[in-house]
Amino acid sequence: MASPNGGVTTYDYDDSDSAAPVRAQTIEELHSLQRKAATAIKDGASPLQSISASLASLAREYGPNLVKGDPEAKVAPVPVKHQQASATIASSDSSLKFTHVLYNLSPAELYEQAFGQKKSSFITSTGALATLSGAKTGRSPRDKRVVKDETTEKELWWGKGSPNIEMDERQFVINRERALDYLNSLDKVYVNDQFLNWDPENRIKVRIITSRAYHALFMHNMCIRPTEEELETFGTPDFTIYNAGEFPANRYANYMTSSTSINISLARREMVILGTQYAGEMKKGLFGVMHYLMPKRGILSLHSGCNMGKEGDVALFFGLSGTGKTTLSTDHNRLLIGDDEHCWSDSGVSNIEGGCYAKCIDLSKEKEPDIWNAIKFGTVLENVVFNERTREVDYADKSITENTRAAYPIEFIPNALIPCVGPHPKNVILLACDAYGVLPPVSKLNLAQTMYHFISGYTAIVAGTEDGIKEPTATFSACFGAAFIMYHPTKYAAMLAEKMQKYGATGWLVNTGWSGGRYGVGSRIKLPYTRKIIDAIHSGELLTANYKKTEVFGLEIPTGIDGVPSEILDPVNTWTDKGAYKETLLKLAGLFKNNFEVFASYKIGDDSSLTDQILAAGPNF
Ligand SMILES: Nc1ncnc2c1ncn2[C@@H]1O[C@H](COP(=O)(O)OP(=O)(O)OP(=O)(O)O)[C@@H](O)[C@H]1O
Ligand SMILES: O=C([O-])CC(=O)C(=O)O
Ligand SMILES: [Ca+2]
Ligand SMILES: [Mn+2]
Repeated sequence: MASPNGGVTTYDYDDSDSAAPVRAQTIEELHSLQRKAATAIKDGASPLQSISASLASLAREYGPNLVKGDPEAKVAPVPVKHQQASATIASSDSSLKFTHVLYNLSPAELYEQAFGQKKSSFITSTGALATLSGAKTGRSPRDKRVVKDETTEKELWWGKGSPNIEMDERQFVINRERALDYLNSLDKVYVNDQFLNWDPENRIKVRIITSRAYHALFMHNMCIRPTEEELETFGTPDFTIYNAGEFPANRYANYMTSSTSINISLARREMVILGTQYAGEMKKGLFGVMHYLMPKRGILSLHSGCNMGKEGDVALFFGLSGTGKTTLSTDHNRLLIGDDEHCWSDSGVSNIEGGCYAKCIDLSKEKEPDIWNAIKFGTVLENVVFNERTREVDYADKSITENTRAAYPIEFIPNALIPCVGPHPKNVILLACDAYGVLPPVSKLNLAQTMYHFISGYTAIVAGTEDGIKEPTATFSACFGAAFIMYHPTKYAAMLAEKMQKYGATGWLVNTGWSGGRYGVGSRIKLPYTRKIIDAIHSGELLTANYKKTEVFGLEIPTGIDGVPSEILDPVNTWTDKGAYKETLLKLAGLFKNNFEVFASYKIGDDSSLTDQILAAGPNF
């Protein structure tokens, strides 16, 4: 190498000398170069005053001092200006303290928050956030209470069979105070302002306040995400969730029967969560609120999945937990409108949510490719087990729970329809996972039968895997969602009948459960067969098929479907012990009958002949 400085050879050890040196004098300066300022939410739209009002104790004068951003960022806090308060006098210790508000953070920010917060948050090999929901891995319906006041006493469904367990306004406020004192005692809280319902005329604004970053990411995924402009004009929320799930309820307080408490006040438009970190509590709590608000506007709220064919044919998939709403509405050949919660108004269907919540036990890429591929950066994976080193998830592992879940924004499904709205449904598919193995894989229903099975809301899943074979247990949950409805089931049933009649939808009953014998003897119907059955419903093939009627349940079953072995269409063929089949069939029919007795004295809508037909549409034996 030629030497410019008189015979002394210099060697290039630095292989990056073509690049200019970094323009930083200190490591802090270098770090600050890394992050470019985001467009700040305009000052006038600062939500701090509104959030402080949300977090205000009802016993003290005004809301807590809040400051935006992470405490780690060490920005000097500026107190929120309260109109009522004189700025210099602190009336309580709590008013001297600052709580940092992390407002509508992005998924990346929430990942970092989650890692810092809990030892249980990890990034999986596909980029999802794996986390634990703590001691509760499912909802706690027996701990959900609704304030009974003069209005709700008259309006809501109370008493036997109802999901609404009462509490009074005072105890609600006491629990609210407990949650607020907990949240305000923290250094930081997460606040999300988001929407429910893609129907622009019936959109609801929700605020979620929580102590866990994972909860904020879960709701970011599950609710509709506002644009920056929508956030600037968000204003006052229509409904607020206070999630203090890390902190227990006070068992000595009135009405409290455990340290878990989910409290809803429809008058205050608030929900308070204590003593459970299961995130589904927030999602389904809001669903309950929609079941209250929407029917008042003539809109039917539905525990159903929904998708649409290329020709605009919409199908609803009703069913209890684990029956296949998410699995079957996520269909590569159709547009996904939503997997769990919808509204049916006079202008068509709309998804309530902005995301999906899939069961992922035994998930496989082959059987459910779209859900598999949706588990990537931004997705929350709850209670799954993964390899410590490779961070590959073992979806077959039930060590933590059988109810492992993935929560992802709906646009993670490639053929999601955005905005998530569609025309009136053509097919209404009722899913039941019949672990008794006696319901046919598919039956065509008349309107009365559709209503009978909708009100019954049957499934029989066998959850237990630990101690060998377990008995199937029948669950009847009115409207396939008794845990979420607010009014008497007949109100929703009448609305469904009216809409199905008005818009000419056909009802179907699809058994996604057992075939060839009950649980322990037979096996679950293969998902590819169920998909073929669903395809035949969508295509219209099944409307013109040949049918025969089953004994006892009186169901119309097709004699053949493309791609499905004909012998499985009538369950009796698949049982080797015909005596056991008949016995099991009658047993299930008896359970249906017992369950329906409470509805026998109710009128469904104004059409009394339809009520009579519904009563007669059950099993006959
Ligand atoms: N034949 C079948 N049809 C549908 N699902 C099946 C079938 N066989 C097995 N499965 C499995 O059953 C589960 C159905 O769960 P899915 O998430 O669809 O429930 P869901 O109805 O959406 O319940 P939730 O309301 O709790 O979210 C999935 O794990 C799916 O893989
Ligand atoms: O709410 C949950 O935990 C999951 C769900 O969708 C249901 O149970 O219907
Ligand atoms: Ca689901
Ligand atoms: Mn559900």
